[in-house]
Amino acid sequence: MTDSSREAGRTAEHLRFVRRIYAMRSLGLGFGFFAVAGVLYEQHAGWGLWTLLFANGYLWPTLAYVLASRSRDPEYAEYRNLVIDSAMGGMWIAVMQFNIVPSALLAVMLSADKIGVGGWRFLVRTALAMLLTAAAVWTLIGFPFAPYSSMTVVLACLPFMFVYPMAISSAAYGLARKVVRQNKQLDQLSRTDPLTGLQNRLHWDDSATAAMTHCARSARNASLILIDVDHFKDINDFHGHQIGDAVLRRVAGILHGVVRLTDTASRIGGDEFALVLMNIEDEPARSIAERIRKAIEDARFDDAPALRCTVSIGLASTGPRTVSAAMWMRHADAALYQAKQRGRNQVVCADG
Ligand SMILES: Nc1nc2c(ncn2[C@@H]2O[C@H](COP(=O)(O)OP(=O)(O)OP(=O)(O)O)[C@@H](O)[C@H]2O)c(=O)[nH]1
Repeated sequence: MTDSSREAGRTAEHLRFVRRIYAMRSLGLGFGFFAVAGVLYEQHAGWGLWTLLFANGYLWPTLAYVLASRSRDPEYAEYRNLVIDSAMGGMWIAVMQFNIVPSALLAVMLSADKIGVGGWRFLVRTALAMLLTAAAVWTLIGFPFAPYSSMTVVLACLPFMFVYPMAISSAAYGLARKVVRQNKQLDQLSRTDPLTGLQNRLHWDDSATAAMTHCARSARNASLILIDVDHFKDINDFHGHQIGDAVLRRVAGILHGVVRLTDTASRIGGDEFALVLMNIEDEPARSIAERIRKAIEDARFDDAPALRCTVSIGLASTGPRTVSAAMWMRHADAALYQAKQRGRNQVVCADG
């Protein structure tokens, strides 16, 4: 991945963050408006405060979105906006003269969403902004204190009290699901060879051990087929690496074609592949190996019409002599070595 595509990916991720916060802010401030409005109504507040409240509830979310999404660093700008949210919350708490229900509601909601976005450290920063603004505004308006909440105020708080926590929980649930999905994808990627799409060496041992365990439990046989491309270095040297890669992909495609759901095909080295065939006896396994050998011998390549490639194959079945996956592998490896020694392009079975 180039630096510029990495940068573009990061920016897209940051813009998604900005959009997510925009939705949450619109909802939170939209409903939070009513919680503060209940108190302003009882205070017979002037048009200045009402205008400010309206602007904070319904204009600020869009302004914050535009500022963050147009910024050079949308993520940083959005964190700054979140600090402004808390500062404005502090201002309303002081203006409401610490009316207990809406003030506590505002403080709790503005803290919960900050933890969700930036953790405890970010909460401390935003809580400080809230406290300082509350203190400054309270000083400015002469320290009025009226904590009693009437029924009207409580009722005005209800929509915010119900809707916003639901929205925070639903956003957290969505993120948790995304993390699970991404972990699955990462796990899948870490198991996959990018060139061929087959399982890679890393998880090959797990597959072989699982197959051995299954055979021991079910008293059935499995076959391990090791496939090595003959003179692959010469193919690379003569036709180039791209053709070499095409050969590896073709071998992988042929292996894909023979495996059943319970079998596994892996690329375990540069030009070396392994196939575990489950619940199969020697003869059918040998004929599958022979089919693979023949299919590769018959393969033709548009970009290198003269190219003929062959593979050597070693095959070993599980049986009383095979007590571990490592031993199974050694038997198949010895058979593969024999196939190479006897002139390549052939299948050799390990002695049962
Ligand atoms: N094109 C390509 N070549 C690779 C890749 N991985 C490993 N190789 C090459 O595969 C070659 C393997 O060569 P060797 O191990 O000498 O095997 P060989 O030439 O097939 O010899 P024999 O197995 O004895 O027939 C090396 O030249 C590696 O550079 C890959 O992903 N793509």
